[in-house]
Amino acid sequence: MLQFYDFYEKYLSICWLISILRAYLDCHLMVTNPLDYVEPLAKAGASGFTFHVEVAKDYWQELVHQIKMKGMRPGVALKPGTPIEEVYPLVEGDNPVELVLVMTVEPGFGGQKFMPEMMDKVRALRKKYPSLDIEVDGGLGPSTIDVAASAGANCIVAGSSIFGAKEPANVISVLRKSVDDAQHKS
Ligand SMILES: O=C(CO)[C@H](O)[C@H](O)COP(=O)(O)O
Repeated sequence: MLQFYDFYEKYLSICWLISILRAYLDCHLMVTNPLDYVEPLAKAGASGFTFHVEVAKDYWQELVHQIKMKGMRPGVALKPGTPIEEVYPLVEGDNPVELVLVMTVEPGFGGQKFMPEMMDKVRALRKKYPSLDIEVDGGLGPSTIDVAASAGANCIVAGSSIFGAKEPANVISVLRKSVDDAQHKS
């Protein structure tokens, strides 16, 4: 019982924090059964729900529908080995996703090396969908941001480069400026 109250108290604190901060909570689920997480993520206050195309090929329409019904923004992610063409139907369908996340490392853990060859996917997406939100995740920091931003990525996931920095705010500014500059040029 004590454990339940402990958990419930933490859950309430997180909900309270989210409502005060009004932060955009971008949730990327590297799971095989994303349908099971729509309800819990919505209850926890997620703003965006990104699932993997590799696991949802047969039921992505239903998944996107449920995500939207719960008031979240649907996004689709793809692993480095997955061809970019696999996400096109999800962007072009009747009930499309609103973001594509191009993984620039194998999903699993932080601190991996950025894969520049994934930028071909980003360029192809940006050319085809000029106003789509294109996210990149893995190995992003001051030394890799320019190549990602100039390829067309406008949403950046960065872990090690920010949390490992002496001045995290400065790193965030560098990343943001690179994306802003690239967006203004295009
Ligand atoms: O979770 C990840 C991979 O599954 C991400 O790549 C990670 O969160 C970002 O970390 P880093 O900036 O250290 O690459």
